[in-house]
Amino acid sequence: MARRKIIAGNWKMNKTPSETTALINELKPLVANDEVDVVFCVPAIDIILAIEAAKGSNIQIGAENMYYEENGAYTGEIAPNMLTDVGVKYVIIGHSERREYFAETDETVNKKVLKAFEHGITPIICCGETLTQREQGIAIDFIRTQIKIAFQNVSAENAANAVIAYEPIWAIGTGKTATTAQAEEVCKAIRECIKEVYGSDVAEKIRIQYGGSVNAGNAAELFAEADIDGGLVGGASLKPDFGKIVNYK
Ligand SMILES: O=C[C@H](O)COP(=O)(O)O
Repeated sequence: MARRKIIAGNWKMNKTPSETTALINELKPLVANDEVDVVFCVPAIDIILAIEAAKGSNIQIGAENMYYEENGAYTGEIAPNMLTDVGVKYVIIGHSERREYFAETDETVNKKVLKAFEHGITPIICCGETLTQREQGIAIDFIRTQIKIAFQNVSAENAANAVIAYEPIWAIGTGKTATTAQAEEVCKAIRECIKEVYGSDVAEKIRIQYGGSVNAGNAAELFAEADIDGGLVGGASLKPDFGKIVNYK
């Protein structure tokens, strides 16, 4: 079954609101491609301007994080209905930088995933191993645990619509991309894990991205793999190169 590719940019903590409008206007014509889903996940303060700037284009706007409560005394957090209210369709959950610097755990990732689905937001659920875990040969076991906890109590119907981003931590922002074979091996194992939990129908539908130093030079080879349904792109999503990644064929 052919799955539609999803290519998302993760701006991380880059670009002010005024830079946002300029960057989207610059990238808009370059990322025009109706054959793939194109998502820009931007800092919370940039979201409203990004949605405005992306109007009339194929770009969909996502958030980089979201809290798992509806509202209340959670200083500094963003509630799901704040995102849906302005038209956000996707949210990155459990990026390794949030796990490392902001104490996110598999359990909070699961709560956020459930909450995102409750509000009709598609979660882009991140997983991935450290270099030590890879060297010790436990990468796939570790990722299977991340996935199983992230999907606890998620219905099959919702799971089929989720996006998983496999991002080996050692490949993020390092210029050191996983080889195509390494990326495919893990993405295939993730699909197998989803199949064990939900069956083949969901496993065939769910989209699995690769992330970690994706650039205009390696995107085509990575995205040609059977189990890689696109990418979650950091650094290169802030440059015209993102247009080449989206139009990788
Ligand atoms: O979310 C994106 C990833 O962390 C990859 O970042 P990168 O493309 O700068 O390596």
